[in-house]
Amino acid sequence: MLQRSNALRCLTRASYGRSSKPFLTHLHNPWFRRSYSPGPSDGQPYEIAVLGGGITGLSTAYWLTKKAPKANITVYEASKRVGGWVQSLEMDVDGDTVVFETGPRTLRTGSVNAMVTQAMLEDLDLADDIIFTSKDAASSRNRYIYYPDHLVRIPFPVDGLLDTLSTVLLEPAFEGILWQVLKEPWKWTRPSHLLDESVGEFLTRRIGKTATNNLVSAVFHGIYAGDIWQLSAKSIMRSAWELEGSFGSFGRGLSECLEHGALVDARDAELKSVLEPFLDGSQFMDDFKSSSVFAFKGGLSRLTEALETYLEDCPNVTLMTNCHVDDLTCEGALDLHNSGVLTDGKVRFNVTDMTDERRLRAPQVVDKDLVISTLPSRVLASMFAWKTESGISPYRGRPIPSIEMGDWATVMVVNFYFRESNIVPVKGFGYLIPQSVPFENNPERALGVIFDSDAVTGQDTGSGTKLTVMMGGHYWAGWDKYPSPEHATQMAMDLLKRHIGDIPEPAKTMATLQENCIPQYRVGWDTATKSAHEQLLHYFGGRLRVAGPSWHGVGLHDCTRAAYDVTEGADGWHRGKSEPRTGLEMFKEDPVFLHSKTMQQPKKTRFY
Ligand SMILES: C=Cc1c2[nH]c(c1C)Cc1[nH]c(c(CCC(=O)O)c1C)Cc1[nH]c(c(C)c1CCC(=O)O)Cc1[nH]c(c(C)c1C=C)C2
Repeated sequence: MLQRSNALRCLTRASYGRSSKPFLTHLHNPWFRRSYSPGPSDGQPYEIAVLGGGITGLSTAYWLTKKAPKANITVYEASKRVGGWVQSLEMDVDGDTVVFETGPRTLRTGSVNAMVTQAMLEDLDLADDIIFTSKDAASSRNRYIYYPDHLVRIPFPVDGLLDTLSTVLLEPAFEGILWQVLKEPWKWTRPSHLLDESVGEFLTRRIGKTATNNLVSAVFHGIYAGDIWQLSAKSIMRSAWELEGSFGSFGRGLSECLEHGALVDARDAELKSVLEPFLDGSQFMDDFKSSSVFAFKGGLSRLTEALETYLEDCPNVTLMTNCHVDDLTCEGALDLHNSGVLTDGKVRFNVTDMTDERRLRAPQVVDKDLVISTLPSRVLASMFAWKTESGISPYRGRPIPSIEMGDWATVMVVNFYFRESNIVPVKGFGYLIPQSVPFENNPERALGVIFDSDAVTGQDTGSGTKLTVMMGGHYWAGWDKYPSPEHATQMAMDLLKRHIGDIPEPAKTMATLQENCIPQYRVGWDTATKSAHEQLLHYFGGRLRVAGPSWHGVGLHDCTRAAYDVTEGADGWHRGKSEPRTGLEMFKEDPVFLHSKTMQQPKKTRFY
């Protein structure tokens, strides 16, 4: 096991200055072999810029060191620190250390995207810093919703039939759900002209209003802080959308899947087959298999700090913080579009060093062979400039309108630490609050409460209770002023007292406004992404690629996966030989789904 794990480490380490071993030619896997091939054939240094130093930007630079080891890589980050929304703060409470997370905190195991993160963790030697939460732990089995005025435990698959039935039949939250689920296979299927609809509409058609309003809206608060009546079913619930599309109903689809295997995205299946052989020997594979989520001893920042240290150690990587990037242009790419010839054009932009705000330096003009933007789409859109005969055009954002993509949810995160242990009468992950809860039970417009000290054990030295209240999201859309940290803390305390009961005075609190932190993939989002792909290709000819939550999913694993994907073929030797990329090519066509057992596409059994 140890030998395999060391092999993996050598495998994934860049040959560029980091690894004590030369690149390994005995590797069976074509991907890893490719990553260690020599650099650009013309011998020119290949200059790559990564815009943004959040988790996607750092991971992109990380994967570039593996896949384009001879390139010079510069990461430009506008703020003083890298890490983006990932920020863990160690607080001192009466001599104890308590970790407050202001963004994501636990990561799910089990997906293909999680395997990408797992490969990075292994390579970064983070095994000792990981805290696994077993699938049997209370926080894995107990998830609650608050409806309409009390906590309701969501039935767990291994609960007894009697327990599940009594909850489903007696709780107002589940009223009528059983009947709706039973008749789902006979409900009308969507007509072929319906190209997308909201999650709310889609699921109301299939499983009825109660489940949609009381359960699904709560889950979507926990992921998107969003409104199910606006989020896109086709983009967010891809396999459910496909189940209905192929089989006419979930019920009929599931019975087909029992026989032929669950539906898996063909791209995921391919990546899984690449990563699995290596991760099987990973030192913490067993822990990954037996746990539902994992976290880090010092918080999730441990991961971004490790990435930062790794990148700082790579001689071909430069991390630049406090840097403002603007006026992105590319001329050569237009020739590509018009004549079909890939020219040697570069992407040009201005970089302003903002370190000393009183003495702003003149912007520096930078030319790069490839730029990978991991910035939010709206930020990228504001950076475009266009060249005219008289110089740079003033109309920023206009040349590529579809890049703006839509709106983002703002979340107020309020962390609490109480000296007393077990102040919540139940144990579990926490609770989510559905959209259907009456205003008087949730005037603060909270989205959910996390029982951090149950969800992750062993992170703090104290034995008190740690909770996080999240408020806002779609409820606060369009607000131009938000509650102050003091006001937000008071609102969160009021909410906890109303929902949980007797709550002591907290020993430590912290309120952080995460403005525009979660993109909202609204109905029609897939069409917008397709046109963003086409426009990026048209104006930048493959020299500007994009990755990150604006396009590739809002979870941390989605970000590491996007980083992995966007760095494919980034080593510069495909110049003029392969298809130029944008990072959005996977959205050109609808995804292909395969049955996991047969690896065949489902036979469409529906009829209109
Ligand atoms: C700033 C807060 C965030 C909210 N959602 C996300 C963030 C970063 C993104 C997100 N949250 C979850 C997922 C799905 C699964 C995953 O990739 O981990 C995503 C993409 C689920 C989730 N939601 C909360 C937690 C602690 C988790 C992860 C662990 C788990 O599923 O067991 C809590 C939570 N997140 C948000 C709210 C409003 C909320 C409420 C309690 C918004």
